[in-house]
Amino acid sequence: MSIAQEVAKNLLQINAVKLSPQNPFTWASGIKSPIYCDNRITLSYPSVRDFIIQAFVEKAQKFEPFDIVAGVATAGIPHGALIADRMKKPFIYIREKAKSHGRQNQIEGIIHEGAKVLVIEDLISTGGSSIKAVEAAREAGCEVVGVLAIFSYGFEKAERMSVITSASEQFLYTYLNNASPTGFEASGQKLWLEYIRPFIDEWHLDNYGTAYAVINPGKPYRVVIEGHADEISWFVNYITDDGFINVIRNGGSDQVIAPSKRVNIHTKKGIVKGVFGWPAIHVRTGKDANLMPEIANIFIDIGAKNKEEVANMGVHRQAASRTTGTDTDAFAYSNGGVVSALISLPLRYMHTTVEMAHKEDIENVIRLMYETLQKIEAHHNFKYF
Ligand SMILES: O=P(O)(O)OC[C@H]1O[C@H](OP(=O)(O)OP(=O)(O)O)[C@H](O)[C@@H]1O
Repeated sequence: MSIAQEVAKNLLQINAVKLSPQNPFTWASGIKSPIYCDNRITLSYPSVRDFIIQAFVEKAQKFEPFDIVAGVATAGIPHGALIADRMKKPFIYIREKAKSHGRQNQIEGIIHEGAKVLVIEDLISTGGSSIKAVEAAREAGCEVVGVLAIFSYGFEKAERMSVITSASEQFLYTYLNNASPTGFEASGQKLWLEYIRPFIDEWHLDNYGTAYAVINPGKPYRVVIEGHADEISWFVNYITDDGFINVIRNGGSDQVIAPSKRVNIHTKKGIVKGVFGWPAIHVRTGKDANLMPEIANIFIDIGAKNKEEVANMGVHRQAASRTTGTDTDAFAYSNGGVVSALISLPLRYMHTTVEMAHKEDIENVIRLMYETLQKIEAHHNFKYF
C-alpha cells in the first residue's frame, strides 16, 4: 500500500472524512462541498498521528537544507510543530492575518531574514491559505523552500498556483492607480522599490531617471530585466481665452481615444478634474462630418469660463520633454544618463537660405541660458528622489 493509500485508509478509519450531501460544508475558500476532511482528528490518534508525521518528515528531508518549519494557522500548527520537533528544527506559525492586538504579529516565533522555510499545511483545496502563509514568510525576508500538506484535493487552481500572489496583485493595483507620467515617475518608482525591497540586495538611481535593483551584485555574468516606469499622459500646452485646454503628448498617447475620457490634471494645488470634450454626432455636419480626433482639435474642459479661471484653478502650461533630434540626445544618453536640456530659439524657415530670428528672441535665449546656469548649484542632485 502506498503512503497516500495508507493515509486515506487511516483518515477513513478514524472517521475524519465527513459526508453531508444534503447540507454541504463551507470550506475556508467559501466553496460548498459535500465532503469535509477534518485532519485535526488525526491528532487524537497517536498511531495515525505518528504515521502522518513520519511521512511528512520523509518528504521534508527532500527539501533540505532548510532552517525553519512553519505551520499554517490553525490546522497546520500541530503537524508543523511535531515535524519540527522530530527534525530538531525551529518552529514558527503563520496566522491568516496579523493580530489586531498584542504584538500584532502575523508570524509567531523567531525568524531571521534569509532563512529557508518549509511551510506545513494540513490540507490544500484552493491553496489560498498556503499562499497567504508563503507570502507572509517572503515579506519577512525568508525564502520558502516548499509547502507540504497531508493531502491536496488536486484542484487545478492549487496545482497551478498562480505566480501572481495577492501581495503582487495588490502592488499592481496600487501601482496602476498611481499617476506616474513620463518624466515624473518618482512616486511609481518608490512604490516599486517598497514592494521589491525584500527580494533585492541593493538599489540605485541614475541621472537619467532610472531606478534599478540588483540581486547578487558584483557577479561577472549579468542579466537585465527591464521595464518602463512611466505612464503615457498629456501635458497642458495651451489654454484658450474661453477656458478650454489644448494638450500635447507626453509619451505615446493616442488622440483617437482621448474624446470622452475623464481626466485628472495634476497641479501644484492638487488634482483638477476634467473631461476630453467632443462635438455631438448630430452637429458634426458639412466639413466636420468626418471629424477625427487630432492633437490640434482635442481639448479638455474643466468647467472654467475663461483662461483666468483655469489659471486660478492651478492649471498651467507644462513644457514637454522629448527626443530632440539634436546632439543633446547623445549627451543625455551617454555615461548612464547625463542631465541635459535643449534651449531652442524660435525662428522661421529653418534650414532654408532665409532662416530668420527676432533679435529680441535671441537676446531672451541668451538670458534664459544664463539664468538657467545660475540656478545650478555645485553638486546639485538631479536624481528623481
Ligand atoms: O487551500 P484552501 O482553500 O485555503 O483551504 C485549505 C484550508 O482550509 C482549512 O482551514 P480552515 O480555515 O477551515 O481551518 P483552520 O482555521 O482550523 O485552519 C484547512 O485547514 C486549510 O488551512
